[in-house]
Amino acid sequence: MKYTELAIPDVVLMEPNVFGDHRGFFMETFREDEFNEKVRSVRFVQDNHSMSRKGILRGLHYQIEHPQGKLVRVIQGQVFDVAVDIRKSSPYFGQWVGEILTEENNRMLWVPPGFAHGFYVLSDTAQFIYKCTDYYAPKFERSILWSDQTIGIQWPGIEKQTPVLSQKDEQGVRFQDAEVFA
Ligand SMILES: Cc1cn([C@H]2C[C@H](O)[C@@H](COP(=O)(O)OP(=O)(O)O[C@H]3O[C@@H](C)C(=O)[C@@H](O)[C@H]3O)O2)c(=O)[nH]c1=O
Repeated sequence: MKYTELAIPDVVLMEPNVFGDHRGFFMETFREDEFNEKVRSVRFVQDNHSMSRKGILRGLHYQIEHPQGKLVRVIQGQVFDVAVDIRKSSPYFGQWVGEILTEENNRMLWVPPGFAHGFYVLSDTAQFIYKCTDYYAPKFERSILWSDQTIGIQWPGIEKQTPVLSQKDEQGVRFQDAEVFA
């Protein structure tokens, strides 16, 4: 596994070694020992799987209490995945990083606790799976508007098409009004 810090160094791009043979392929997708050494010590307690159609945008989500670190990847299709640093004490507060994750590039993104997270589906459908360091806590769930001007995420492909959102995400708040981490 190759671990690369992104422009916000706490966000880590992970690229597995893929062993292909006549049967197909094999890859390790998570190792606690390596992750602890190269990224940080974590305990994942929940795994999630979602499927979304083209043009769907999920995000930007976080839990203001019980914040979740997320190790995300795409097992079918293609998405643009984004992490926004919403830790007030961080030199990267309000900044974002984004990566295209696909079933072909096998890339994974480590989105630490303290970040808002979202993704936009570029393929006909996309199946997205992720491990979380804390449990789902709907009471503390918050959503920041994907299109917030202050954050200024450049979502590829979105100029041509307005994204489809959940009702909750349509009511996402602006960054300046969002509850953030200390
Ligand atoms: C996230 C989640 C949802 N649900 C339920 C609640 C609801 O009825 C249904 C769909 O929930 P949502 O609309 O919140 O799903 P979704 O918009 O996919 O939410 C997810 O978005 C991405 C971007 C993230 O980063 C995740 O942490 C999570 O917030 O699934 C759970 O039971 N457990 C969970 O952990």
